[in-house]
Amino acid sequence: MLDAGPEKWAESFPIANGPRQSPIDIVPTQAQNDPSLKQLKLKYDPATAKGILNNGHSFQVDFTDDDNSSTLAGGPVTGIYRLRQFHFHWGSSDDKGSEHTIAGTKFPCELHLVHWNTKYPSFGEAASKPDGLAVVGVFLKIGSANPRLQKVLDALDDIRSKGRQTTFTNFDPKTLLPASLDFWTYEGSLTTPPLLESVTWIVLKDTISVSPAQMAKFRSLLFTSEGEAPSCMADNFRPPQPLKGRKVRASFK
Ligand SMILES: CCCSc1c(F)c(F)c(S(=O)(=O)NC)c(F)c1F
Ligand SMILES: [Zn+2]
Repeated sequence: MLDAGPEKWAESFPIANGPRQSPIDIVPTQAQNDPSLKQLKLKYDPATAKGILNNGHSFQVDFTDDDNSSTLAGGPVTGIYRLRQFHFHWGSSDDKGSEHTIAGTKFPCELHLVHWNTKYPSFGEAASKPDGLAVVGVFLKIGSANPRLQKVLDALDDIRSKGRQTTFTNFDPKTLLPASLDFWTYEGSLTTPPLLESVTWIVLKDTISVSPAQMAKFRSLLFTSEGEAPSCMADNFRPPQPLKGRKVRASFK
């Protein structure tokens, strides 16, 4: 059964109309450079990669998070956040797909690396706290094929339907990041239900490349389980939400 779309979420999750919802349209000229922002420190151990799962609204690569082997620190956050998983949002055509937009510009795909604050005992606990999660967002831009995406894309053949998962080991998510870690940051939320307002967003200014053929591979996934009428997984992005007075800060001039 396909989930109700973003327009219906407020019925079950009133927070959908809350004060710090994500994504947003980032307007670079309105972002304020904040010299107090520290450099983003990402330390990822490839050995923490565990598996890859089609969860019915995206696919995610999960990491073991029972120690501080793969962490985020610095940037806008205080303390240490552990990498939990990464996933993507993408469109049914190359002219849309990202959740955040840049002065109205949409990208075909957006990568989210989800981290949780180790001041809390678990991801589940952290996910309900205002400073519980930190998500790094990376835009994918149409260009030459990105060899660093290939291992992830090759694994999609084994998780075509909702609920399918397979092992996915020895992968360093740092290889998916652009050269520069310059970022915009603001206080927001999960972009899928339960839409919890617990995310410090760290959206990178620089993009990574993806080819049209690689985008087609994302769209070969199914929203549906085996045995159901197949529905290609795409357009799994929430549109930008009202800023409601929030400030977006930039780590760069
Ligand atoms: C209870 C959530 C399970 S982990 C998760 C996720 F699966 C997800 F999709 C997003 S998102 O809102 O879609 N992108 C930021 C998250 F933020 C997450 F933390
Ligand atoms: Zn996401």
